[in-house]
Amino acid sequence: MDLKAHIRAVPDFPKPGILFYDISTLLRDADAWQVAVTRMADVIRDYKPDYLAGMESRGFLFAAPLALKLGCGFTMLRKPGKLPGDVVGLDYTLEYRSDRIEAQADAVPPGARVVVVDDLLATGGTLSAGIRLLRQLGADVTAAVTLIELSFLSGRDLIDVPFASLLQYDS
Ligand SMILES: O=P(O)(O)OC[C@H]1O[C@H](OP(=O)(O)OP(=O)(O)O)[C@H](O)[C@@H]1O
Ligand SMILES: Nc1ncnc2[nH]cnc12
Repeated sequence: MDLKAHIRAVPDFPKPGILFYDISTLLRDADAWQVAVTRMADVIRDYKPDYLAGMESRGFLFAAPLALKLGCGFTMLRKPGKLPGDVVGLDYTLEYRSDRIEAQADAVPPGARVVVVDDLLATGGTLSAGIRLLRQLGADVTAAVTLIELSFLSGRDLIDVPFASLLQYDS
C-alpha cells in the first residue's frame, strides 16, 4: 500500500509558508492506519522495547496501538500541566518558539528499554527533547521512530539514537 497517498498536504497551515502533512486522512482509513502501525512495529520490534513513549498528541495515535501490538507498556510525554503526581519536565527551543514536555517521575523504571514514537519529525526538537527527558528518568532510549520525516529540515541530526521513519518528504 502507498501510505503517502493517504496523507494530505495542506499549504499555509498553521501559518503562511508551512506545508502541513495531515495524517487525519490516513487515520480515517482503517486499512491504511493498520498498515502504518504494522510497518512501524516491524521496525521497532528489533529494538526489543520494554516501553514505548508517545509524544503528545499525534504521537499517541501511533504509540498506543504499537504498544498493544508489541506487548509492551506505553507512557505519555505530555504538554505542561497535564500529568498528575510528581512530574519531571524539560524546556526546549524549536525553530521559532520554545516549549516544554513533561513525564511522570515514575513513568518508566531506571534501565528500561524505551523507544520514542511520534507521527512526524520536522526540526527534531520535540523528539530530541523526549529522548533527553527519558534519560533524566534513567531510561535506556534504544531508538526513535516516526511515520513521517521532513528530510529537508535535517531533524535527524539532532537524534542521537538509531532513528527510522517510514515516509520521507523532500519539501
Ligand atoms: O520536529 P519538530 O520540529 O519538533 O516538530 C514535530 C512535532 O510537531 C508536531 O506536534 P505539535 O507540536 O504540532 O503538536 P500536536 O501533536 O499536538 O499536533 C508533531 O506531531 C511532532 O510532535
Ligand atoms: N509541516 C508539518 N506538518 C505536520 N506536522 C508538523 N509538525 C511540524 N511541522 C509539521
